[in-house]
Amino acid sequence: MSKRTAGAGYEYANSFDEDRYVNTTTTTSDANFDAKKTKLTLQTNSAPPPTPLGFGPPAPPKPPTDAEIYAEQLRQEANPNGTRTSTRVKRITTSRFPGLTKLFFSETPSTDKRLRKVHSNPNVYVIDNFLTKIELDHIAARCDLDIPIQTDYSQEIIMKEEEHEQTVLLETTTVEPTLETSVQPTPTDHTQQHPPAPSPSPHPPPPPTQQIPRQQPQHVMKLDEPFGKPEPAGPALLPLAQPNLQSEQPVPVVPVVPIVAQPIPIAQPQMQSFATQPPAPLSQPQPQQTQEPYPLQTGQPLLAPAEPQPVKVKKPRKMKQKKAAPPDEFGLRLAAALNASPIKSIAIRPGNTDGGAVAGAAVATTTDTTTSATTTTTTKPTPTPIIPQTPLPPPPLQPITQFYVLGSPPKPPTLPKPPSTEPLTSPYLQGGGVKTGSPVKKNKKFKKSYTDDSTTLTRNAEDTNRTSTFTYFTKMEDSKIAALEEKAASFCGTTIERVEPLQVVKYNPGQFFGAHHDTGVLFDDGSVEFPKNPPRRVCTFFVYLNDVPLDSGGSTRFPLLKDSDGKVLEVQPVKGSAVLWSNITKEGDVDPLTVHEGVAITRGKKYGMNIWITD
Ligand SMILES: O=C(O)CCC(=O)C(=O)O
Ligand SMILES: [Fe+2]
Repeated sequence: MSKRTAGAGYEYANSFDEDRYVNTTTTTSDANFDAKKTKLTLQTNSAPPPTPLGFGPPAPPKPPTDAEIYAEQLRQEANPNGTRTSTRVKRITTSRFPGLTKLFFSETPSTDKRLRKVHSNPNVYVIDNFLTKIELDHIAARCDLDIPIQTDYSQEIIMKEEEHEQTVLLETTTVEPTLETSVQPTPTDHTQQHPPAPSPSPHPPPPPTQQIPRQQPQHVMKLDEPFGKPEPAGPALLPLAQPNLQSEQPVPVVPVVPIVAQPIPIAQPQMQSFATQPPAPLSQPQPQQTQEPYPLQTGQPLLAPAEPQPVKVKKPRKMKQKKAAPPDEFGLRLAAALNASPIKSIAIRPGNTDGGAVAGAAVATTTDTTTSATTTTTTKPTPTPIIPQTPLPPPPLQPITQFYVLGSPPKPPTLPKPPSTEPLTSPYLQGGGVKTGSPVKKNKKFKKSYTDDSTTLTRNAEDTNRTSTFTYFTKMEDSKIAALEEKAASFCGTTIERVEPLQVVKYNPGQFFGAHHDTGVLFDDGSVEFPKNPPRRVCTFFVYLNDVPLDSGGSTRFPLLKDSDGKVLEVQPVKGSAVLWSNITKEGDVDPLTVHEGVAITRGKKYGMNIWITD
């Protein structure tokens, strides 16, 4: 008797639980298998067709191949006396799944309006709109699926990411401006608020002025440093907002301008400003910088590029210059952040850099709140005033670019984007004990299925029964995935720990997943071997992530489930809906009737997701 398929669990075994479906054939003879197998009872009244699942006749005997000889060796090693090594199959204790039992085996039909019963023995349901649009988009974004995003959710993700980076940037660059005006000293002691950076910063702050006592070297936050870092309370940024701010009172929420929208006087005024100050090695003006700002990779330039203005630059004093250091990662990240598409504004709650709070306080105000970070930092008239496109309100703060320019080398040849796989500790995802991660990270790779080939007894042969590919989310990978696991669990009256890591599947034209059983090994005679021990897939939610037209194949087909007319049950993919069935019987044995297949799709793509509940 040959094994038809290792079941959908094989690849899962590889990635999650090595011992699960592996290699039962090498320790148990076919006779033992037969004894253990649950026999298939065909549901139809008529005599079963000779090959109910489309199986062919057994392969004619062949001389043993190398693989067979090897497999025999393995058998001998595993079981030298020829005694049976397998333990008895444990039934699933269905009483441990009251919700599931109620759903699938109750005499009383479920009153849950969301469930649409499409077969009664065993019970198979369809749940329309099982996924929300946001969940769909989230999965599509994370797995880079070729399906249109329905909501502006991804934009929201990007915004949050940008906010995150901007916030970090601001925290990183809370450099005291070189104010020589009547700034009211803040009552807050900044020295205490910002402990010195543990290691020397690659971007030292500008040198201190005499007028205003400076802060200690600011806390330089690494971009991958998580939010929620304990930060003493107090309006940390307020003093920067003072000099020209027209609002009567310093407000705790400071709108921040789109950096990219500025025709920013990054270099020149700054140069002026710092040229008057005691020299510091890295803050020396560099001629190139006065002409061209530190170039960003793509997108909008920091300086208005269109009309070159006559630039009169006071020649900086000739000084021995340190060779510019190569761009470090921090500089690149800053550049990337500055180069990000414009966000309207973000709010900073002084004294609270907790990620959640910052995210929660994110305010999309207006784009016309423009300011210049560097113009606030000097009172000296600049030789080349930058003419803004619109009259600017008095610029309050943000010495972002100042710090950036000073610390950055001139004109690096290229600016590679930060690697997309780098985990971001986005505040947007934090909370609830859920792992964090970037929702825009597209690191999922779809893999083929490999299995033990029962005919050639080859290990890890490409699975001929399954040409579609799959990938996984990790368990509770992010808050949305965790919520989805939770939703599936509660549908079955169970809890999240019984939900396997979610598996996303992809079918290109011509690809299919042949007849199989989700919890056991299906044999050519239609019998299914039940795994001996938990975790076993008690029930399956198969969720459709896109629509597949009726004439394009791609259905989920249950060859043994027929209606009274003998018509086989097939479920056509409808985006967001799910088909739900039990893989076990009321008695807790494997239910061979729930053999199913993913019919080949003839054109377009099919995306789905398995949510398996285990015992
Ligand atoms: O693609 C389908 O319709 C079914 C897929 C399936 O059964 C599985 O992935 O286990
Ligand atoms: Fe399946």
